[in-house]
Amino acid sequence: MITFENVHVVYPNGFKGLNDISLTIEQGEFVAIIGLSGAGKSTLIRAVNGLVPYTDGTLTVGDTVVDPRNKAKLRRLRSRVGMIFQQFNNVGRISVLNNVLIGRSAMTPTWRSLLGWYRPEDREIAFQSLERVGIVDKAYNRAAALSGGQQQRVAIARVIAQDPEVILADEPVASLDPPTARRVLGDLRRIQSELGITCVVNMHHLDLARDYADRIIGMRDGEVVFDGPTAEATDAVIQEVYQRPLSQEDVVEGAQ
Ligand SMILES: Nc1ncnc2c1ncn2[C@@H]1O[C@H](COP(=O)(O)OP(=O)(O)OP(=O)(O)O)[C@@H](O)[C@H]1O
Repeated sequence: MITFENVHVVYPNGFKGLNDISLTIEQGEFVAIIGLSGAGKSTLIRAVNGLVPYTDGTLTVGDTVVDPRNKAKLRRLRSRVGMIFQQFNNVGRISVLNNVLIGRSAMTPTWRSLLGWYRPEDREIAFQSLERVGIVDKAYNRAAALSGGQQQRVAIARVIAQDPEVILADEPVASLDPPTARRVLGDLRRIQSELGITCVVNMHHLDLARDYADRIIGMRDGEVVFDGPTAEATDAVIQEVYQRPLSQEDVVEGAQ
């Protein structure tokens, strides 16, 4: 469970990134965060794992209060909270398997990680993670040699190898073509549901949010202006969030 209680983020230049956010995300929920560019979606997601330090209020993940100033506590928190980025963040020159094994590094003594001497059980977990995303046959390929969709699957496999309670995904399919975006998001949805992982995903495209999320949170100017089940996020509600009519750019093309 993730809880925001009156959370504020003020950036060092004085800009208010989040303004008094209070909400609870239950274990196992798949939540899409929507809003126009600059609404505060990334700030909200990144506050959860301390990538953006919140400046007031209380943010908790499970029983742990996120404390951006306590580096050791933050490291432990990040081992429970996986993150997926738009640009995949794989190490291109090493194998897919070794990229996924990086997800085991929090549970591995540093000397073993540095030498690449992962335990057989960690390798087994990495292979199982690659099986879940359907690319176990690519285990020994260089990550950079894969397609965009496959690279994002490597990132998903790395995160699930971490055995996280929470996955945060910042525009995870924004770099992919529409059919691939749907397949990758479908994989993420299936896996989080099978494993009961809480998933919070920033989305640019409204149709993807509606098709894959249980719940939609709409943001504007650092505030939550809609929060409800996906079925309640009607066009009228979203137009109110965006403060403009919906347009073609709000949906991913080539829906299948
Ligand atoms: N380090 C920073 N310093 C000052 N302002 C920042 C910083 N990072 C983000 N902001 C501002 O905070 C606001 C929210 O940014 P954020 O990246 O969370 O928005 P977003 O909804 O994710 O937008 P996008 O869809 O474009 O990524 C924006 O106005 C942005 O310019």
